[in-house]
Amino acid sequence: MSVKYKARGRRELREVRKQSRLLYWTAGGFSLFANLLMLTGPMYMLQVYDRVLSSGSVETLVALSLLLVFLYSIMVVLDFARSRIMSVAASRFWAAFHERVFHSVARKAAVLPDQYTTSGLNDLEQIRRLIAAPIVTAVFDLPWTPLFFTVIFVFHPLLGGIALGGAALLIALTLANQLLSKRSQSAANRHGQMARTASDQFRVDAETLRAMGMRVAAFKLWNEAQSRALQSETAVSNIGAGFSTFGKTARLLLQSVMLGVGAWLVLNGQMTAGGMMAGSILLGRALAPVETILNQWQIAQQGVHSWQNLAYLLGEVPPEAPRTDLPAPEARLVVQSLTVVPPGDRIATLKGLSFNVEPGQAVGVIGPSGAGKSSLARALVGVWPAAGGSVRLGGAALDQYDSEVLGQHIGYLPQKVQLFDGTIAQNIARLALQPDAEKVVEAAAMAGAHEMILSLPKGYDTPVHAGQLRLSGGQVQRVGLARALFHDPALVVLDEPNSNLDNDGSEALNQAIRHMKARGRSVLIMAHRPAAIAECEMLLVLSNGTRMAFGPKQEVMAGMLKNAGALQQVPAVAGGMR
Ligand SMILES: Nc1ncnc2c1ncn2[C@@H]1O[C@H](COP(=O)(O)OP(=O)(O)OP(=O)(O)O)[C@@H](O)[C@H]1O
Repeated sequence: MSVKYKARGRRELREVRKQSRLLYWTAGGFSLFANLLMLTGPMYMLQVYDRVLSSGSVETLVALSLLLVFLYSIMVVLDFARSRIMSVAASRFWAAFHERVFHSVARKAAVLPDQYTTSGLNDLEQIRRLIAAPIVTAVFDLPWTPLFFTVIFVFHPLLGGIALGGAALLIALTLANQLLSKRSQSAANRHGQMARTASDQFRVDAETLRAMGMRVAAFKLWNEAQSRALQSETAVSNIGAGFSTFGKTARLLLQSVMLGVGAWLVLNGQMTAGGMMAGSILLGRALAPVETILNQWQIAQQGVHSWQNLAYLLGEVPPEAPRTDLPAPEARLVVQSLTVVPPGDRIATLKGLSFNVEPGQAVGVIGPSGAGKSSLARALVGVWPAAGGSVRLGGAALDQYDSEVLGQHIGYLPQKVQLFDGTIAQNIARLALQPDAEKVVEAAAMAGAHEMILSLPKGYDTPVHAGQLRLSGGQVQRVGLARALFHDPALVVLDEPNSNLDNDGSEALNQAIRHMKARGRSVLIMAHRPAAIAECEMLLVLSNGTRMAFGPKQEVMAGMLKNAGALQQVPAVAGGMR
Protein backbone atom coordinates (compact mmCIF):
# COMPACT_ATOMS: atom_id res chain seq x y z
CA MET A 1 0.00 0.00 0.00
CA SER A 2 2.69 2.44 1.04
CA VAL A 3 4.67 1.68 -2.14
CA LYS A 4 1.60 2.59 -4.19
CA TYR A 5 1.20 5.87 -2.28
CA LYS A 6 4.87 6.73 -2.67
CA ALA A 7 4.82 6.04 -6.41
CA ARG A 8 1.74 8.24 -6.85
CA GLY A 9 3.25 11.04 -4.76
CA ARG A 10 6.57 10.84 -6.59
CA ARG A 11 4.77 11.16 -9.91
CA GLU A 12 3.06 14.31 -8.69
CA LEU A 13 6.32 15.79 -7.39
CA ARG A 14 8.10 14.98 -10.64
CA GLU A 15 5.30 16.52 -12.70
CA VAL A 16 5.72 19.82 -10.91
CA ARG A 17 9.50 19.64 -11.11
CA LYS A 18 9.10 19.14 -14.86
CA GLN A 19 7.26 22.46 -15.10
CA SER A 20 10.57 24.15 -14.25
CA ARG A 21 12.43 22.16 -16.91
CA LEU A 22 13.28 25.31 -18.84
CA LEU A 23 14.91 26.81 -15.75
CA TYR A 24 17.01 23.68 -15.17
CA TRP A 25 18.07 23.57 -18.81
CA THR A 26 19.01 27.25 -18.70
CA ALA A 27 21.04 26.68 -15.55
CA GLY A 28 22.64 23.69 -17.29
CA GLY A 29 23.45 25.85 -20.35
CA PHE A 30 24.97 28.53 -18.16
CA SER A 31 26.99 25.81 -16.47
CA LEU A 32 28.50 24.84 -19.82
CA PHE A 33 29.76 28.39 -20.44
CA ALA A 34 30.76 28.95 -16.82
CA ASN A 35 32.83 25.76 -16.95
CA LEU A 36 34.41 26.72 -20.28
CA LEU A 37 35.33 30.04 -18.73
CA MET A 38 36.90 28.16 -15.81
CA LEU A 39 39.68 27.38 -18.26
CA THR A 40 40.54 31.10 -18.25
CA GLY A 41 42.79 30.96 -15.16
CA PRO A 42 44.86 27.94 -16.23
CA MET A 43 45.18 29.26 -19.79
CA TYR A 44 46.31 32.65 -18.49
CA MET A 45 48.89 30.89 -16.33
CA LEU A 46 50.08 28.88 -19.32
CA GLN A 47 50.46 31.99 -21.47
CA VAL A 48 52.19 34.03 -18.75
CA TYR A 49 54.73 31.31 -18.00
CA ASP A 50 55.36 30.12 -21.51
CA ARG A 51 54.93 33.25 -23.58
CA VAL A 52 55.26 36.39 -21.45
CA LEU A 53 58.17 35.26 -19.27
CA SER A 54 60.12 33.92 -22.24
CA SER A 55 59.39 36.91 -24.54
CA GLY A 56 59.47 39.58 -21.78
CA SER A 57 56.59 41.37 -23.53
CA VAL A 58 54.76 43.69 -21.14
CA GLU A 59 52.16 44.47 -23.85
CA THR A 60 51.26 40.78 -24.11
CA LEU A 61 50.98 40.59 -20.31
CA VAL A 62 48.65 43.62 -20.22
CA ALA A 63 46.52 42.31 -23.10
CA LEU A 64 46.28 38.87 -21.50
CA SER A 65 45.39 40.40 -18.12
CA LEU A 66 42.63 42.56 -19.66
CA LEU A 67 41.24 39.50 -21.41
CA LEU A 68 41.41 37.61 -18.11
CA VAL A 69 39.43 40.31 -16.27
CA PHE A 70 36.85 40.41 -19.07
CA LEU A 71 36.36 36.62 -19.14
CA TYR A 72 36.24 36.38 -15.35
CA SER A 73 33.55 39.11 -15.28
CA ILE A 74 31.43 37.05 -17.65
CA MET A 75 32.03 33.99 -15.51
CA VAL A 76 30.90 35.82 -12.37
CA VAL A 77 27.72 36.97 -14.12
CA LEU A 78 26.99 33.43 -15.38
CA ASP A 79 27.67 31.91 -11.99
CA PHE A 80 25.46 34.45 -10.25
CA ALA A 81 22.69 34.03 -12.83
CA ARG A 82 22.88 30.28 -12.41
CA SER A 83 22.41 30.41 -8.65
CA ARG A 84 19.59 32.96 -9.07
CA ILE A 85 17.88 30.62 -11.53
CA MET A 86 18.13 27.77 -9.06
CA SER A 87 16.72 29.88 -6.28
CA VAL A 88 13.82 30.85 -8.58
CA ALA A 89 13.31 27.13 -9.35
CA ALA A 90 13.32 26.43 -5.60
CA SER A 91 10.76 29.17 -4.91
CA ARG A 92 8.62 27.95 -7.81
CA PHE A 93 8.64 24.44 -6.47
CA TRP A 94 7.62 25.74 -3.05
CA ALA A 95 4.92 27.97 -4.53
CA ALA A 96 3.53 25.10 -6.60
CA PHE A 97 3.23 22.88 -3.56
CA HIS A 98 2.76 24.95 -0.43
CA GLU A 99 -1.01 25.08 -0.70
CA ARG A 100 -1.29 21.45 -1.70
CA VAL A 101 0.97 20.32 1.16
CA PHE A 102 -0.82 22.53 3.69
CA HIS A 103 -4.22 21.11 2.71
CA SER A 104 -2.89 17.55 2.63
CA VAL A 105 -1.46 17.96 6.12
CA ALA A 106 -4.71 19.49 7.38
CA ARG A 107 -6.90 16.86 5.71
CA LYS A 108 -4.81 13.94 6.93
CA ALA A 109 -4.28 15.35 10.42
CA ALA A 110 -8.05 15.78 10.86
CA VAL A 111 -8.44 12.08 10.26
CA LEU A 112 -5.26 10.32 11.29
CA PRO A 113 -2.30 12.49 12.29
CA ASP A 114 1.11 10.84 11.86
CA GLN A 115 4.78 11.64 11.26
CA TYR A 116 4.06 12.77 7.69
CA THR A 117 1.50 15.33 8.84
CA THR A 118 3.92 16.57 11.51
CA SER A 119 6.80 17.00 9.11
CA GLY A 120 4.96 17.80 5.83
CA LEU A 121 5.55 21.55 5.72
CA ASN A 122 9.09 21.19 7.01
CA ASP A 123 9.78 18.57 4.32
CA LEU A 124 8.69 21.03 1.65
CA GLU A 125 11.07 23.62 3.11
CA GLN A 126 13.95 21.11 3.13
CA ILE A 127 13.39 20.37 -0.56
CA ARG A 128 13.25 24.08 -1.35
CA ARG A 129 16.59 24.52 0.44
CA LEU A 130 18.13 21.59 -1.40
CA ILE A 131 17.14 22.92 -4.85
CA ALA A 132 18.76 26.27 -4.06
CA ALA A 133 21.83 24.71 -2.37
CA PRO A 134 25.32 24.76 -3.98
CA ILE A 135 25.26 20.97 -4.18
CA VAL A 136 22.77 21.22 -7.07
CA THR A 137 24.96 23.64 -9.05
CA ALA A 138 27.86 21.29 -8.30
CA VAL A 139 25.83 18.49 -9.90
CA PHE A 140 25.40 20.73 -12.96
CA ASP A 141 29.19 21.17 -13.05
CA LEU A 142 29.85 17.47 -12.82
CA PRO A 143 29.21 16.64 -16.52
CA TRP A 144 31.87 19.20 -17.54
CA THR A 145 34.65 17.78 -15.40
CA PRO A 146 35.75 15.42 -18.24
CA LEU A 147 36.60 18.61 -20.14
CA PHE A 148 39.17 19.54 -17.48
CA PHE A 149 40.57 16.02 -17.39
CA THR A 150 40.91 16.03 -21.18
CA VAL A 151 42.88 19.29 -21.07
CA ILE A 152 45.11 17.86 -18.32
CA PHE A 153 45.62 14.74 -20.48
CA VAL A 154 46.62 17.01 -23.34
CA PHE A 155 49.29 18.59 -21.08
CA HIS A 156 50.58 15.15 -20.19
CA PRO A 157 48.94 11.71 -19.91
CA LEU A 158 50.68 11.06 -16.59
CA LEU A 159 49.09 14.18 -15.08
CA GLY A 160 45.75 13.14 -16.55
CA GLY A 161 46.08 9.75 -14.87
CA ILE A 162 46.82 11.35 -11.50
CA ALA A 163 43.83 13.67 -11.89
CA LEU A 164 41.49 10.78 -12.74
CA GLY A 165 42.81 8.81 -9.78
CA GLY A 166 42.09 11.82 -7.54
CA ALA A 167 38.55 12.12 -8.86
CA ALA A 168 37.97 8.40 -8.32
CA LEU A 169 39.22 8.77 -4.75
CA LEU A 170 36.83 11.65 -4.00
CA ILE A 171 33.89 9.81 -5.55
CA ALA A 172 34.76 6.74 -3.49
CA LEU A 173 34.83 8.96 -0.38
CA THR A 174 31.35 10.33 -1.22
CA LEU A 175 29.94 6.84 -1.67
CA ALA A 176 31.60 5.62 1.53
CA ASN A 177 30.14 8.63 3.36
CA GLN A 178 26.68 7.71 2.10
CA LEU A 179 27.09 4.06 3.05
CA LEU A 180 28.42 4.74 6.52
CA SER A 181 26.05 7.57 7.44
CA LYS A 182 22.82 6.26 5.91
CA ARG A 183 21.73 4.27 8.94
CA SER A 184 22.60 7.03 11.43
CA GLN A 185 20.84 9.60 9.24
CA SER A 186 17.58 7.66 9.21
CA ALA A 187 17.88 7.03 12.98
CA ALA A 188 18.45 10.78 13.49
CA ASN A 189 15.32 11.56 11.44
CA ARG A 190 13.24 8.99 13.30
CA HIS A 191 14.31 9.97 16.81
CA GLY A 192 14.21 13.69 16.01
CA GLN A 193 10.61 13.26 14.91
CA MET A 194 9.76 11.36 18.10
CA ALA A 195 11.37 14.07 20.26
CA ARG A 196 9.43 16.83 18.45
CA THR A 197 6.14 14.95 18.82
CA ALA A 198 6.81 14.37 22.54
CA SER A 199 7.70 18.00 23.21
CA ASP A 200 4.58 19.19 21.33
CA GLN A 201 2.38 16.87 23.38
CA PHE A 202 3.94 17.91 26.68
CA ARG A 203 3.67 21.60 25.79
CA VAL A 204 -0.04 21.27 25.00
CA ASP A 205 -0.80 19.71 28.37
CA ALA A 206 1.91 21.30 30.49
CA GLU A 207 -0.68 22.04 33.14
CA THR A 208 -1.24 18.34 33.85
CA LEU A 209 2.51 17.72 33.94
CA ARG A 210 2.95 20.51 36.48
CA ALA A 211 -0.05 19.64 38.62
CA MET A 212 0.77 15.99 39.04
CA GLY A 213 4.54 16.07 39.20
CA MET A 214 4.99 14.50 35.78
CA ARG A 215 7.53 17.01 34.50
CA VAL A 216 10.63 14.99 35.38
CA ALA A 217 9.17 11.83 33.85
CA ALA A 218 8.17 13.79 30.73
CA PHE A 219 11.70 15.20 30.53
CA LYS A 220 13.14 11.68 30.71
CA LEU A 221 10.89 10.52 27.88
CA TRP A 222 11.68 13.53 25.72
CA ASN A 223 15.36 13.41 26.60
CA GLU A 224 15.67 9.77 25.60
CA ALA A 225 14.36 10.45 22.11
CA GLN A 226 16.29 13.71 21.84
CA SER A 227 19.57 12.14 23.04
CA ARG A 228 19.24 9.34 20.52
CA ALA A 229 18.52 11.87 17.78
CA LEU A 230 21.55 13.92 18.84
CA GLN A 231 23.75 10.84 19.04
CA SER A 232 22.77 9.81 15.53
CA GLU A 233 23.11 13.36 14.22
CA THR A 234 26.55 13.66 15.79
CA ALA A 235 27.51 10.34 14.22
CA VAL A 236 26.34 11.60 10.81
CA SER A 237 28.17 14.90 11.11
CA ASN A 238 31.32 13.22 12.46
CA ILE A 239 31.34 10.82 9.54
CA GLY A 240 30.59 13.70 7.13
CA ALA A 241 33.22 15.98 8.70
CA GLY A 242 35.82 13.17 8.61
CA PHE A 243 35.24 12.48 4.93
CA SER A 244 35.05 16.14 4.10
CA THR A 245 38.38 16.93 5.83
CA PHE A 246 39.96 13.89 4.28
CA GLY A 247 38.60 14.91 0.88
CA LYS A 248 39.91 18.46 1.21
CA THR A 249 43.35 17.29 2.31
CA ALA A 250 43.41 14.72 -0.48
CA ARG A 251 42.64 17.43 -3.02
CA LEU A 252 45.39 19.75 -1.68
CA LEU A 253 47.84 16.89 -1.61
CA LEU A 254 46.89 15.90 -5.15
CA GLN A 255 47.46 19.43 -6.38
CA SER A 256 50.92 19.39 -4.82
CA VAL A 257 51.60 15.94 -6.27
CA MET A 258 50.53 17.33 -9.65
CA LEU A 259 53.02 20.19 -9.20
CA GLY A 260 55.77 17.82 -8.12
CA VAL A 261 55.18 15.39 -10.99
CA GLY A 262 54.77 18.36 -13.33
CA ALA A 263 58.14 19.78 -12.18
CA TRP A 264 59.73 16.38 -12.77
CA LEU A 265 58.27 16.31 -16.30
CA VAL A 266 59.53 19.87 -16.91
CA LEU A 267 62.99 18.85 -15.73
CA ASN A 268 62.85 15.92 -18.17
CA GLY A 269 61.77 18.30 -20.91
CA GLN A 270 58.43 16.58 -21.37
CA MET A 271 56.31 19.66 -20.70
CA THR A 272 56.53 23.40 -20.10
CA ALA A 273 56.47 25.20 -16.72
CA GLY A 274 53.20 26.87 -17.77
CA GLY A 275 51.64 23.43 -18.35
CA MET A 276 52.79 22.34 -14.92
CA MET A 277 51.08 25.31 -13.20
CA ALA A 278 47.95 25.17 -15.36
CA GLY A 279 47.58 21.43 -14.76
CA SER A 280 47.61 21.88 -11.00
CA ILE A 281 44.97 24.65 -11.15
CA LEU A 282 42.82 22.62 -13.55
CA LEU A 283 42.85 19.70 -11.16
CA GLY A 284 41.45 21.97 -8.43
CA ARG A 285 38.67 23.09 -10.78
CA ALA A 286 37.89 19.53 -11.90
CA LEU A 287 37.60 18.25 -8.36
CA ALA A 288 35.68 21.25 -6.94
CA PRO A 289 32.16 19.89 -7.75
CA VAL A 290 32.99 16.48 -6.28
CA GLU A 291 34.30 18.17 -3.16
CA THR A 292 31.17 20.35 -2.84
CA ILE A 293 28.97 17.27 -3.18
CA LEU A 294 30.99 15.55 -0.47
CA ASN A 295 30.71 18.57 1.85
CA GLN A 296 26.99 19.02 1.31
CA TRP A 297 26.04 15.38 1.42
CA GLN A 298 23.94 15.79 4.56
CA ILE A 299 21.73 18.43 2.90
CA ALA A 300 21.23 16.05 -0.01
CA GLN A 301 20.37 13.15 2.31
CA GLN A 302 17.93 15.31 4.23
CA GLY A 303 16.37 16.55 0.98
CA VAL A 304 15.96 13.02 -0.38
CA HIS A 305 14.39 11.91 2.91
CA SER A 306 11.98 14.86 2.76
CA TRP A 307 11.19 14.08 -0.89
CA GLN A 308 10.22 10.54 0.10
CA ASN A 309 8.12 11.75 3.05
CA LEU A 310 6.32 14.26 0.88
CA ALA A 311 5.78 11.68 -1.85
CA TYR A 312 4.09 9.45 0.71
CA LEU A 313 1.92 12.25 2.12
CA LEU A 314 0.81 13.50 -1.31
CA GLY A 315 0.24 9.98 -2.55
CA GLU A 316 -1.89 9.18 0.44
CA VAL A 317 -3.91 12.39 0.18
CA PRO A 318 -4.58 12.87 -3.54
CA PRO A 319 -5.93 16.25 -4.66
CA GLU A 320 -9.68 16.54 -4.20
CA ALA A 321 -11.48 16.00 -7.48
CA PRO A 322 -13.27 19.19 -8.51
CA ARG A 323 -16.96 19.02 -7.58
CA THR A 324 -19.85 20.65 -9.39
CA ASP A 325 -21.04 23.60 -7.34
CA LEU A 326 -24.20 22.65 -5.53
CA PRO A 327 -26.67 25.19 -4.18
CA ALA A 328 -26.81 25.77 -0.42
CA PRO A 329 -28.38 22.56 0.90
CA GLU A 330 -31.76 22.28 2.48
CA ALA A 331 -31.42 21.17 6.12
CA ARG A 332 -32.68 17.66 5.43
CA LEU A 333 -30.39 14.94 6.70
CA VAL A 334 -30.79 11.34 5.59
CA VAL A 335 -28.54 8.74 7.18
CA GLN A 336 -28.85 5.34 5.58
CA SER A 337 -27.22 2.10 6.75
CA LEU A 338 -24.23 4.11 7.88
CA THR A 339 -21.18 2.13 8.92
CA VAL A 340 -18.16 4.00 10.23
CA VAL A 341 -14.68 2.62 10.83
CA PRO A 342 -12.26 5.02 12.53
CA PRO A 343 -9.42 5.84 10.10
CA GLY A 344 -6.47 3.55 10.69
CA ASP A 345 -8.65 1.07 12.57
CA ARG A 346 -10.55 -2.06 11.54
CA ILE A 347 -13.45 -2.25 13.93
CA ALA A 348 -16.62 -0.38 13.02
CA THR A 349 -17.83 2.03 15.69
CA LEU A 350 -21.18 2.58 13.94
CA LYS A 351 -22.95 -0.27 12.24
CA GLY A 352 -25.78 0.05 9.74
CA LEU A 353 -27.27 3.17 11.31
CA SER A 354 -30.31 4.81 9.68
CA PHE A 355 -32.35 7.86 10.64
CA ASN A 356 -33.67 11.09 9.11
CA VAL A 357 -33.70 14.66 10.36
CA GLU A 358 -36.18 17.10 8.86
CA PRO A 359 -35.55 20.84 8.54
CA GLY A 360 -36.41 22.56 11.82
CA GLN A 361 -35.85 19.42 13.88
CA ALA A 362 -33.42 18.91 16.73
CA VAL A 363 -32.30 15.37 17.49
CA GLY A 364 -30.66 14.35 20.73
CA VAL A 365 -28.16 11.50 20.41
CA ILE A 366 -27.66 9.67 23.66
CA GLY A 367 -25.95 6.52 24.80
CA PRO A 368 -23.25 5.36 27.19
CA SER A 369 -19.57 6.18 26.82
CA GLY A 370 -18.14 4.53 23.73
CA ALA A 371 -21.58 4.06 22.17
CA GLY A 372 -20.45 5.90 19.02
CA LYS A 373 -21.90 9.41 19.52
CA SER A 374 -18.69 11.25 18.61
CA SER A 375 -18.08 8.83 15.73
CA LEU A 376 -21.51 9.79 14.41
CA ALA A 377 -20.75 13.50 14.86
CA ARG A 378 -17.52 13.12 12.85
CA ALA A 379 -19.28 11.16 10.11
CA LEU A 380 -22.12 13.72 9.88
CA VAL A 381 -19.73 16.62 9.39
CA GLY A 382 -17.74 14.69 6.79
CA VAL A 383 -14.50 14.29 8.78
CA TRP A 384 -14.72 10.50 8.93
CA PRO A 385 -15.81 8.91 5.65
CA ALA A 386 -18.60 6.37 5.57
CA ALA A 387 -17.23 2.83 5.26
CA GLY A 388 -20.72 1.75 4.20
CA GLY A 389 -24.09 3.38 3.65
CA SER A 390 -24.43 7.12 3.21
CA VAL A 391 -25.07 10.50 4.78
CA ARG A 392 -27.07 12.90 2.61
CA LEU A 393 -27.57 16.56 3.28
CA GLY A 394 -30.10 18.37 1.09
CA GLY A 395 -30.34 15.27 -1.10
CA ALA A 396 -26.61 15.06 -1.91
CA ALA A 397 -24.14 12.66 -0.35
CA LEU A 398 -21.55 14.54 1.70
CA ASP A 399 -18.74 13.59 -0.66
CA GLN A 400 -20.58 15.24 -3.56
CA TYR A 401 -19.76 18.59 -1.99
CA ASP A 402 -16.37 20.23 -2.07
CA SER A 403 -15.20 19.82 1.53
CA GLU A 404 -14.54 23.56 2.00
CA VAL A 405 -17.96 24.42 0.56
CA LEU A 406 -19.66 21.78 2.69
CA GLY A 407 -17.94 23.22 5.75
CA GLN A 408 -19.65 26.56 5.11
CA HIS A 409 -23.02 24.88 5.55
CA ILE A 410 -22.09 22.98 8.68
CA GLY A 411 -21.66 24.09 12.25
CA TYR A 412 -19.64 21.73 14.43
CA LEU A 413 -18.82 21.96 18.08
CA PRO A 414 -16.38 19.14 18.87
CA GLN A 415 -16.11 17.57 22.30
CA LYS A 416 -12.77 19.28 22.92
CA VAL A 417 -13.06 22.82 21.65
CA GLN A 418 -9.81 24.25 20.34
CA LEU A 419 -9.44 27.93 19.56
CA PHE A 420 -6.73 29.17 17.19
CA ASP A 421 -4.26 32.03 17.40
CA GLY A 422 -6.16 35.18 16.46
CA THR A 423 -8.82 37.46 17.90
CA ILE A 424 -12.10 36.22 19.35
CA ALA A 425 -13.86 37.73 16.31
CA GLN A 426 -11.58 35.85 13.92
CA ASN A 427 -12.17 32.62 15.80
CA ILE A 428 -15.93 33.07 15.58
CA ALA A 429 -15.68 34.03 11.89
CA ARG A 430 -13.81 30.77 11.22
CA LEU A 431 -10.42 32.46 10.84
CA ALA A 432 -11.55 35.10 8.32
CA LEU A 433 -8.84 37.78 8.14
CA GLN A 434 -11.49 40.51 7.95
CA PRO A 435 -14.38 39.15 10.01
CA ASP A 436 -17.86 40.36 9.13
CA ALA A 437 -18.62 42.19 12.40
CA GLU A 438 -22.39 41.98 12.08
CA LYS A 439 -22.40 38.21 11.56
CA VAL A 440 -19.82 37.69 14.31
CA VAL A 441 -21.92 39.59 16.87
CA GLU A 442 -25.07 37.82 15.69
CA ALA A 443 -23.47 34.37 16.16
CA ALA A 444 -22.02 35.36 19.55
CA ALA A 445 -25.38 36.69 20.71
CA MET A 446 -27.06 33.47 19.60
CA ALA A 447 -24.50 31.43 21.56
CA GLY A 448 -25.06 33.60 24.64
CA ALA A 449 -21.45 34.73 24.42
CA HIS A 450 -21.94 38.42 23.51
CA GLU A 451 -21.94 39.85 27.06
CA MET A 452 -19.07 37.61 28.12
CA ILE A 453 -16.97 38.71 25.12
CA LEU A 454 -17.72 42.40 25.78
CA SER A 455 -16.45 41.97 29.34
CA LEU A 456 -13.00 40.92 28.02
CA PRO A 457 -10.35 43.70 27.93
CA LYS A 458 -10.53 44.19 24.15
CA GLY A 459 -13.95 42.66 23.55
CA TYR A 460 -14.17 40.92 20.21
CA ASP A 461 -10.62 42.04 19.41
CA THR A 462 -9.14 40.21 22.38
CA PRO A 463 -6.35 38.01 21.09
CA VAL A 464 -6.39 34.36 22.04
CA HIS A 465 -3.44 32.05 21.76
CA ALA A 466 -4.09 28.40 21.15
CA GLY A 467 -1.63 27.24 23.78
CA GLN A 468 -2.30 29.95 26.35
CA LEU A 469 -6.00 30.51 26.73
CA ARG A 470 -7.19 33.24 29.04
CA LEU A 471 -10.77 31.97 28.80
CA SER A 472 -12.51 29.53 31.12
CA GLY A 473 -13.74 26.17 29.86
CA GLY A 474 -17.32 27.47 29.67
CA GLN A 475 -16.22 30.65 27.87
CA VAL A 476 -14.26 28.63 25.31
CA GLN A 477 -17.31 26.43 24.77
CA ARG A 478 -19.49 29.48 24.17
CA VAL A 479 -17.04 30.93 21.66
CA GLY A 480 -16.90 27.50 20.03
CA LEU A 481 -20.69 27.46 19.85
CA ALA A 482 -20.71 30.94 18.29
CA ARG A 483 -18.20 29.65 15.69
CA ALA A 484 -20.51 26.69 14.97
CA LEU A 485 -23.50 29.01 14.51
CA PHE A 486 -21.62 31.57 12.40
CA HIS A 487 -23.02 32.20 8.92
CA ASP A 488 -26.28 30.40 9.65
CA PRO A 489 -25.32 26.79 8.71
CA ALA A 490 -27.94 24.30 7.50
CA LEU A 491 -26.76 21.51 9.80
CA VAL A 492 -25.42 22.01 13.31
CA VAL A 493 -23.73 19.14 15.13
CA LEU A 494 -22.95 19.77 18.77
CA ASP A 495 -20.91 17.12 20.61
CA GLU A 496 -21.46 17.49 24.36
CA PRO A 497 -22.19 21.22 24.00
CA ASN A 498 -22.99 21.86 27.63
CA SER A 499 -20.24 19.84 29.30
CA ASN A 500 -18.69 23.08 30.61
CA LEU A 501 -21.73 25.33 30.69
CA ASP A 502 -23.45 26.75 33.79
CA ASN A 503 -27.22 27.27 33.95
CA ASP A 504 -27.04 30.56 32.03
CA GLY A 505 -24.87 28.90 29.38
CA SER A 506 -27.25 25.95 29.08
CA GLU A 507 -30.21 28.33 28.74
CA ALA A 508 -28.36 30.29 26.04
CA LEU A 509 -27.63 27.03 24.26
CA ASN A 510 -31.28 26.00 24.36
CA GLN A 511 -32.27 29.41 23.04
CA ALA A 512 -29.78 29.05 20.17
CA ILE A 513 -31.25 25.62 19.34
CA ARG A 514 -34.78 27.10 19.34
CA HIS A 515 -33.55 29.86 17.04
CA MET A 516 -31.92 27.38 14.63
CA LYS A 517 -35.06 25.28 14.53
CA ALA A 518 -37.21 28.34 13.86
CA ARG A 519 -34.98 29.10 10.87
CA GLY A 520 -35.55 25.61 9.49
CA ARG A 521 -32.06 24.32 10.28
CA SER A 522 -31.42 20.83 11.60
CA VAL A 523 -29.56 20.30 14.84
CA LEU A 524 -27.97 17.18 16.32
CA ILE A 525 -26.82 17.15 19.91
CA MET A 526 -24.66 14.38 21.29
CA ALA A 527 -25.22 14.43 25.00
CA HIS A 528 -24.72 12.86 28.37
CA ARG A 529 -26.52 15.54 30.31
CA PRO A 530 -30.30 15.71 29.88
CA ALA A 531 -30.35 19.53 29.95
CA ALA A 532 -28.69 19.51 26.54
CA ILE A 533 -31.56 17.65 24.90
CA ALA A 534 -34.36 19.73 26.40
CA GLU A 535 -35.04 21.34 23.01
CA CYS A 536 -34.87 18.10 21.03
CA GLU A 537 -38.14 16.66 19.87
CA MET A 538 -36.45 13.56 18.48
CA LEU A 539 -34.16 11.15 20.25
CA LEU A 540 -31.65 8.67 18.85
CA VAL A 541 -30.35 6.10 21.32
CA LEU A 542 -27.08 4.42 20.48
CA SER A 543 -25.46 1.47 22.10
CA ASN A 544 -22.34 -0.25 20.93
CA GLY A 545 -22.50 1.52 17.57
CA THR A 546 -26.05 0.47 16.73
CA ARG A 547 -29.41 2.18 16.92
CA MET A 548 -31.36 1.12 20.00
CA ALA A 549 -34.22 3.52 19.42
CA PHE A 550 -35.17 6.50 17.28
CA GLY A 551 -38.33 8.59 17.33
CA PRO A 552 -40.15 11.36 19.14
CA LYS A 553 -38.43 12.05 22.46
CA GLN A 554 -41.38 11.27 24.69
CA GLU A 555 -42.07 7.97 22.95
CA VAL A 556 -38.43 6.89 23.08
CA MET A 557 -38.18 7.85 26.74
CA ALA A 558 -41.35 6.01 27.60
CA GLY A 559 -40.09 2.95 25.76
CA MET A 560 -36.78 3.14 27.60
CA LEU A 561 -38.45 3.47 30.97
CA LYS A 562 -40.36 0.30 30.23
CA ASN A 563 -37.25 -1.46 29.15
CA ALA A 564 -35.11 -1.81 32.22
CA GLY A 565 -32.30 -3.49 30.28
CA ALA A 566 -31.99 -0.62 27.86
CA LEU A 567 -32.27 1.81 30.75
CA GLN A 568 -29.19 0.34 32.40
CA GLN A 569 -27.27 0.88 29.19
CA VAL A 570 -27.96 4.60 29.23
CA PRO A 571 -27.65 5.41 32.92
CA ALA A 572 -26.92 9.10 32.52
CA VAL A 573 -30.08 9.76 30.56
CA ALA A 574 -32.10 7.46 32.73
CA GLY A 575 -30.90 9.38 35.77
CA GLY A 576 -31.98 12.64 34.20
CA MET A 577 -35.39 11.34 33.27
CA ARG A 578 -36.47 10.07 36.62
N1 LIG B 1 -9.79 7.61 16.53
C1 LIG B 1 -10.25 6.42 16.91
N2 LIG B 1 -9.63 5.31 16.50
C2 LIG B 1 -10.08 4.10 16.87
N3 LIG B 1 -11.17 3.90 17.64
C3 LIG B 1 -11.83 4.98 18.07
C4 LIG B 1 -11.41 6.29 17.73
N4 LIG B 1 -12.26 7.16 18.31
C5 LIG B 1 -13.16 6.41 18.97
N5 LIG B 1 -12.90 5.11 18.82
C6 LIG B 1 -13.66 3.99 19.39
O1 LIG B 1 -14.96 4.11 18.91
C7 LIG B 1 -15.90 3.76 19.90
C8 LIG B 1 -16.93 4.88 20.01
O2 LIG B 1 -16.26 6.05 20.45
P1 LIG B 1 -17.01 7.42 20.46
O3 LIG B 1 -16.00 8.47 20.84
O4 LIG B 1 -17.73 7.59 19.20
O5 LIG B 1 -18.03 7.20 21.65
P2 LIG B 1 -18.94 8.23 22.41
O6 LIG B 1 -20.28 7.64 22.45
O7 LIG B 1 -18.81 9.59 21.82
O8 LIG B 1 -18.28 8.21 23.85
P3 LIG B 1 -18.23 9.40 24.93
O9 LIG B 1 -19.62 9.57 25.42
O10 LIG B 1 -17.34 8.83 25.99
O11 LIG B 1 -17.67 10.58 24.26
C9 LIG B 1 -15.12 3.53 21.19
O12 LIG B 1 -15.01 2.16 21.39
C10 LIG B 1 -13.76 4.10 20.89
O13 LIG B 1 -12.76 3.34 21.49
